Amino acid sequence: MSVPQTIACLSVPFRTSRSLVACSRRVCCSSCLQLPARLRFASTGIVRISSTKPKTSTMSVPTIDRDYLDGLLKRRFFFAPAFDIYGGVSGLYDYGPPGCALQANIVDVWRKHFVLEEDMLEVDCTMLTPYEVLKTSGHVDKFADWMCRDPATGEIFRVDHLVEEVLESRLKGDKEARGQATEIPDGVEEKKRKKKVKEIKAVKLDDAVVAEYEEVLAKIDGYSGPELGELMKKYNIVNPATGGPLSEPLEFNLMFETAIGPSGQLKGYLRPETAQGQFLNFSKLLDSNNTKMPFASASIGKSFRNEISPRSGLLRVREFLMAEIEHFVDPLNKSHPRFPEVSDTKLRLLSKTTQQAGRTEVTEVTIGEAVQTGLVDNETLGYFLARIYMFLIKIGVDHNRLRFRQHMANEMAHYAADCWDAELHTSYGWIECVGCADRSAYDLTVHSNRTNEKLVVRQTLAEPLTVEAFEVELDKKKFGPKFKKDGKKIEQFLTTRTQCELEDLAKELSEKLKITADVDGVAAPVEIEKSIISIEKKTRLEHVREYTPNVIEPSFGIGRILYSMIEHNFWIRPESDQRAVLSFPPVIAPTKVLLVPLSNNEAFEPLMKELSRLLRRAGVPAKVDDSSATIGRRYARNDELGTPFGITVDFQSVQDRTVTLRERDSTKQVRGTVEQIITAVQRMVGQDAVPWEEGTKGLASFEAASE
Ligand SMILES: Nc1ncnc2c1ncn2[C@@H]1O[C@H](COP(=O)(O)OP(=O)(O)OP(=O)(O)O)[C@@H](O)[C@H]1O
Repeated sequence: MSVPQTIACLSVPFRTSRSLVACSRRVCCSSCLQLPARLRFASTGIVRISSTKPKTSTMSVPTIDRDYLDGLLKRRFFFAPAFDIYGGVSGLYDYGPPGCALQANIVDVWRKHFVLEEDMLEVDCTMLTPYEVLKTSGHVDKFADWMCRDPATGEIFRVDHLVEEVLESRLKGDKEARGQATEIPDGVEEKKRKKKVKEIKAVKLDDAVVAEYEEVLAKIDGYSGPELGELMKKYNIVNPATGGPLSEPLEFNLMFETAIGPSGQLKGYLRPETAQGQFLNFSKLLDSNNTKMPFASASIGKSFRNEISPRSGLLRVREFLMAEIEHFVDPLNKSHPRFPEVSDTKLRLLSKTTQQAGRTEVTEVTIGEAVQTGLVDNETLGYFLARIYMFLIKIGVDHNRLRFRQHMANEMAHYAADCWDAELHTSYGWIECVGCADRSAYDLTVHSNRTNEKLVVRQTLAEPLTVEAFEVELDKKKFGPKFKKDGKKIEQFLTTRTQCELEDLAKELSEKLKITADVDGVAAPVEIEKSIISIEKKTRLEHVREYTPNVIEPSFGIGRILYSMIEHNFWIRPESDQRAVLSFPPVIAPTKVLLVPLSNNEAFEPLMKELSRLLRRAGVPAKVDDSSATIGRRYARNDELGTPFGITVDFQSVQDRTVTLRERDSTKQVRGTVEQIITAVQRMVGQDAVPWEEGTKGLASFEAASE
């Protein structure tokens, strides 16, 4: 028996007219969902506006001596500018041994947390990507930022960053001036007072202007190029160094272009994200998953973006490691089977409504509540926000310096249903470290339309479905001879119309006895008479439902996460003379154990060798420091590298095979047999280690165990 059903629309109702640009209605009809071959998203592609610059916030955070930290990271070779001895190239960095180990450990945790625990399908796709792929995805036309040039000096600025910097510095000046105005002591000589008042007046802003600037800053991620141009004019934004005028904003595509092969004919790019490889392999992945839905693929690899002004160390670079997940889900059912496991997770959320009101305060709510109230669009998206949170906390991110910021409507790609960035607070301000977007069916649809390869799921229906839809029929005998070489393009145009567009065309056909349309690649408007074409609503019985999955995409920038996490774990021992500590959780620390003999007395050698061997066998990365420096000095050096444990071999060790174990953060020491200590260390450093959030919890549990 056939069961008539209504199927909800793929495009999110009442979002904006941009959600389906080609469609004349604000809400598209059910058939768009059901008949993917007829889906048509206008390929205006990617909307890419955001920044790593500080955003105004009332949060109080520890101030970091960034020069000191930068010096440390360079001195201990976590990372350093690439091609240094040639003067370097901005936005390119090399990682040294501790940086490499840290990155590898973060990636390991990521792989276990997502790929293994979620049973995802990992792929490794090429970085060189042909032009056609990125043209279709929208990157060739739209993966761009806005820049402006100083014609006098040739300097180039990224416009949103410039506007942000200038307004922030004016606000800072205003704040200082207001402070100083109340501070001029009574006894100050009149002339000096007048001078001071004049200086203060020069930078002090009206209350209304302050409010306006704050609103602009809260919305800075959402302005288009022309809007940024307007802001530059309105607020008289010039080259901050010279005061010289700047050009109008120009779009600059961020992809590195190249030619593949010796002929130079095949144009290509270095990929700007790993996602496209995953979309193109969708059908193979679906097969690998025994055609079961939903499922996720994952990929870890380098991406390349020719940033206009790379800066802030690892935060904005031109080559970086990304870890991306594409979770393919039925558009009619975005629930997630494991959502109940995470629904109590509390997240700090900054909603689009708050930002649109020019404010930046966060609300802490459970993800269950956020999904239920519709603040987060659907369960799958909510599930991933919670899992992203758990991952970041596991690798040492500070809960209070992590927020999820929702994209404002004008900031999102037109096809995206909802989008949240996990932002980490650093000395550079709030930094987007993970983007998590519901990209709807955009990518699979455009690639499918371009290649005529179906990137769909076929679901056998328990009950057949009665479907009413407009269908186009052509009288091929007349159509072919009339349109000759343009026939294929016109046919493709007709088969890629949405149901709403077909409805309009059907009306036009019945009223005017012909339809007229502009078809891509055909010079003049195309006219097709009623004798050649019919467009009618037909009813059919479907036994198989065919749909294009929607995609939820969490996208991680490993370098940004790594650097932000370093800041969150950097501190100076108060009692020491500038002794820095990096309190990495053991699971990601580059080296887990420092082995130190009390001195370089030969008597310690056999036990040192044995300890090294036992730790190696236990899979615990360890390093020996048998230099002549004092033990305190050796530990201090390793605190800077974030080594969580130290094992000391002394004269008692030689006699009774007991050693001391020192914990980095508390500097507490306990003594135990070699076997006890190795077992305890092993338990505290692995992926399944005792959670580290409580600082010395691992050590405390060791103490308890060894009593
Ligand atoms: N130039 C870059 N340097 C380092 N990491 C980057 C860079 N661009 C993007 N990323 C990382 O890749 C992730 C996903 O990329 P996405 O395209 O969402 O970033 P984006 O919105 O373009 O970032 P932004 O607006 O800050 O340039 C980001 O969350 C970030 O961690």
